[in-house]
Amino acid sequence: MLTLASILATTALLSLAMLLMLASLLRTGIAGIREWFFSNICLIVALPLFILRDAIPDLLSIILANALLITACCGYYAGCARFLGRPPHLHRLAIVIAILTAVMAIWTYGDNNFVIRVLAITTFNALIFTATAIILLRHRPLNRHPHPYWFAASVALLFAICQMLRGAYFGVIEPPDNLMSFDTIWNVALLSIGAVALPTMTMAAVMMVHDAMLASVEDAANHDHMTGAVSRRWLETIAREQIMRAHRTGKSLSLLIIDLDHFKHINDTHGHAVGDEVLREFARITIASLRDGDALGRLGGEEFGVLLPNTDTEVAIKIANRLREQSQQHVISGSFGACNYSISIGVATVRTGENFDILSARADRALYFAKNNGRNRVEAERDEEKDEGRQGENYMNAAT
Ligand SMILES: Nc1nc2c(ncn2[C@@H]2O[C@H](COP(=O)(O)OP(=O)(O)OP(=O)(O)O)[C@@H](O)[C@H]2O)c(=O)[nH]1
Repeated sequence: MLTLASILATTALLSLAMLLMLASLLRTGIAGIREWFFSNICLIVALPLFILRDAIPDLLSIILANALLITACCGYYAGCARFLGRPPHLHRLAIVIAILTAVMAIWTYGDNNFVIRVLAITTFNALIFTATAIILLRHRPLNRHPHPYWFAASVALLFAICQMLRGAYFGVIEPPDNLMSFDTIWNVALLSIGAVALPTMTMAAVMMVHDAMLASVEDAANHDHMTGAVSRRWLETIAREQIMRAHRTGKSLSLLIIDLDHFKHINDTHGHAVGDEVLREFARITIASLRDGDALGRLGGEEFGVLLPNTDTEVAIKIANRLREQSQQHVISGSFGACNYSISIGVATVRTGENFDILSARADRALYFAKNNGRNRVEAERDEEKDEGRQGENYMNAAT
């Protein structure tokens, strides 16, 4: 027969397994794991104390066991808050733990009232798990898979409801003499759900951590770590999606290919580290001046690409000239002295049925002309002129 003690013992083993899983994730340094780890330790220590209710003093089996249970729930909340970049309110939680522990002591040693103790614990659990569900739903990262967050929030809400029902149940029945042998169907059911709540929520936490790790790996793969621009591979992926959308909707899409002028000279004069700084600074001011939805990618070395959705050639040329002027006026200074630079830009706007390779080849050709025509300028290929023999004339000087 399923006794209450065996339910709690199984939960303790389950929590131990979860603790080991969290231990393996501690070195990732992801915020929240330490708090979840601590929460599981508290639960693992609390459960045997509940089981040994008749064999050990009340101080351990009631006061300490409940204090640890409350701390475990607070620890789980604090872990979620930290994971989501929210304040964990540790001081307030510590005050709540102290007050509830005092309530346990008063209604054990003063007036030994089991119902008040149960009501205090179940009310607190219902509140902290509702707060956990709310923080998970309100602050989950919107650019990531929602499933782990919904799962954790649903379990938290289910647990909160069970705690309310448990409180109501003990409020209406005749209080039992011994809780551990009180194996009515309601008590067993509510206690079982309550018991598996924290291990299940820890499982959801592990799912959230895996999601965060995946997001950080994807982020590293999709960005150039030196400049913060997106990687060439990711820019191409975005470009292919945007080209398909442009073909579908009939909206325009322009591509700028930007190359820093005489960059070798900057490296040779000031050193490679200053060259790196120039690339970083160029990327920083360029990203800052683009709209949401535009993308700057590093194509390699000192060459960058900018994708401009919903932008025709005329506007793209204006944007390119704005970027060119801003770079020309940009002075980078440091212990090496001061250094300035200029950029050349090739502009191309997607044509009907055209793919990314052709679009970028056209922007590249325009860049080639910008370089050949003196650098620090913008060149764009005119749509209607594609005659190979007149290629040199096919570019309009857009350096205005
Ligand atoms: N500091 C630094 N230099 C780089 C990086 N990637 C490429 N380079 C250097 O950029 C220089 C590019 O030189 P070139 O291809 O001759 O081009 P350029 O000197 O800019 O001349 P134009 O493009 O014709 O104006 C090379 O010396 C590369 O070593 C980088 O990440 N950091």
